[in-house]
This record gives sequence, structure tokens and C-alpha cells, in this order.
Amino acid sequence: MKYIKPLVIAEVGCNHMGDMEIAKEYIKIASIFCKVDVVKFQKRNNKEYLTDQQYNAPHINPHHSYGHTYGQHREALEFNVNQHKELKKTCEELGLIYSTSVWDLTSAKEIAELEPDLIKIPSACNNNYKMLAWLAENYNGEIHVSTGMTRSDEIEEIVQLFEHKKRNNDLIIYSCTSGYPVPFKDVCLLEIVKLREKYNTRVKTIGFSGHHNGIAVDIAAYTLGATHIERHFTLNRTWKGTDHAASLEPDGIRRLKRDLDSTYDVLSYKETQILEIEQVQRDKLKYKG
Ligand SMILES: C=C(OP(=O)(O)O)C(=O)O
Repeated sequence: MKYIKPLVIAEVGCNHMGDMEIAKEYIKIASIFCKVDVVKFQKRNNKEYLTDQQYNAPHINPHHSYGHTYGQHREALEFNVNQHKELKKTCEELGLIYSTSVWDLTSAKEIAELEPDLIKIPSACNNNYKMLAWLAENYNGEIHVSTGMTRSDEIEEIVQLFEHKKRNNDLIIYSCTSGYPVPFKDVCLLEIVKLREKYNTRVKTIGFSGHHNGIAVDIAAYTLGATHIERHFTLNRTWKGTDHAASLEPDGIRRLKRDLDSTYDVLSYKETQILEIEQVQRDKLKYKG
């Protein structure tokens, strides 16, 4: 297998808690301290994405909720398209790629207007075929689709949709287990190998979206062939919200990027049977009896 340099995506998601200053702080830290490649957010048009019943459902959890109903909670965490434009600009000023996942057609259209390099479809919405088809026809960048909570026939349907639109060269599918956090026994990393074997020639590449603890799993995911590694990013795992606890803090994201880059460096064969570094040791240490 030929390894390409891993791309690390720090998924802020809604961990900014609806505050633009905090969102920009994430971008700064991701660039200057963690040195990742991509910072990712989320975009929802909640009234479109949720049914009335879901929107109006009570959402009372002192450590998670930002409103009395699920709709109010989601609205409090939402940025409008102009705010996303500002976040994209901040990313670009700091040398990062901006991305967001889109959860409904309106959000997809709004974000596509900003012309980001890539747009993500979360596992929860990869069955919104209208949105997938619209993106395949109208958006020119890469489309990254996560496959948590998705059967293999449904993944096949997604890939075929992009093939029919002749957009499979821009399609990246992510192995993912949807759970927050995911226990190790449910990470099922060999799904990456399965996706690679089945789709290697039919999509651009395979990614991994992880929700487990620590960073060892991500190194293994890359070694198994996932070129894009996405992890949730928080400034503080104890902050209020559903995703903070299953996220990495800045030092975790920094180490993730550093260790993935080192893994890329080590995944090679020896160019000569005895490397230069070894020759010195060979002369000194080899048994000369
Ligand atoms: C929820 C998301 O992704 P995943 O399904 O990969 O967790 C997202 O990108 O917003």
C-alpha cells in the first residue's frame, strides 16, 4: 500500500457553544498549537432538519441543554451563513482549510455558496439523497460522507449516486461508529479495510471519523488505510454540551497530528539493506569474532 500524508480534521462541531469568539479561539489554537490541516464546524437549518415533534420536544438536561426544547437548544448553538463566512476567512488567514458538515439541503446550498474546499455529510444525514444529489450536481469541491449508523447496501447506494453523477472522484467515505464516546470494542476498525477493498477504485479515498478515547486508534486507522482522520476538538472536556466529553483537548489534537505525521514518516521500506545510520553502528557493534 502506498501511504499519503494524513489529513487531520479538528471537528469543533458545536463545541463553540454558539459563541463566535470561542469559535475563533478554536481556529487559532488548531493552527498555531495543534498544527492540524482542517477545522470543521456544523451547519443546520433546524426547522428543516428536524420534524415539528423533534423541534418542540423538551430538552432538559442541566449539563447538556442550551434551551428548554430540542429546537431551542439547537438554535442556540447555530451560526448563520455570514458567521460561517467569517470563520472560513479566519481559517484561511491562519493557513487552515475550513469545512463544515451540512445537515439539510438549505444548509448545503448556503455553505456551497462560500465555495469551501470540502463539505461533509454527517452519518445522520447520509440518507438525505436529495441533498447528496444537489451537492453532486452543483458543488465543485470534495464531498466527505460519514457512514456511522449505515448498512452496507446504503453505503453502496451513496457511492452509486455519486458514480451516476460522475462525481465519485471527489467522494471520500468515512468509516465511523456513532456513539459518544465509543467503547473500543465498538470502534470496529477493520471496517476501514472493508471499505478500502470494496471502494478503493470507486471513491477518492477512505477516511475515519472517531469518537473513542485517546489517539492510539487513529494511528491504527491511518495504518489500515484511512487518509483523513477526524476527531472532535474541545478546549475543555468538562464544558457544557454533548460532545465535549468525547473530544480531544488541544494537547490531544496536537499529539494526534504529530504522531500521525511520524507514522507517515516511518511507513517505508529500507532503501538500502544497511542504512547509513546503521552502518556506523554495524562498524562499531557487529560481532567481529
Ligand atoms: C456528526 C458528524 O459526523 P460523523 O457522522 O462522522 O460523526 C459531523 O460531521 O457533523
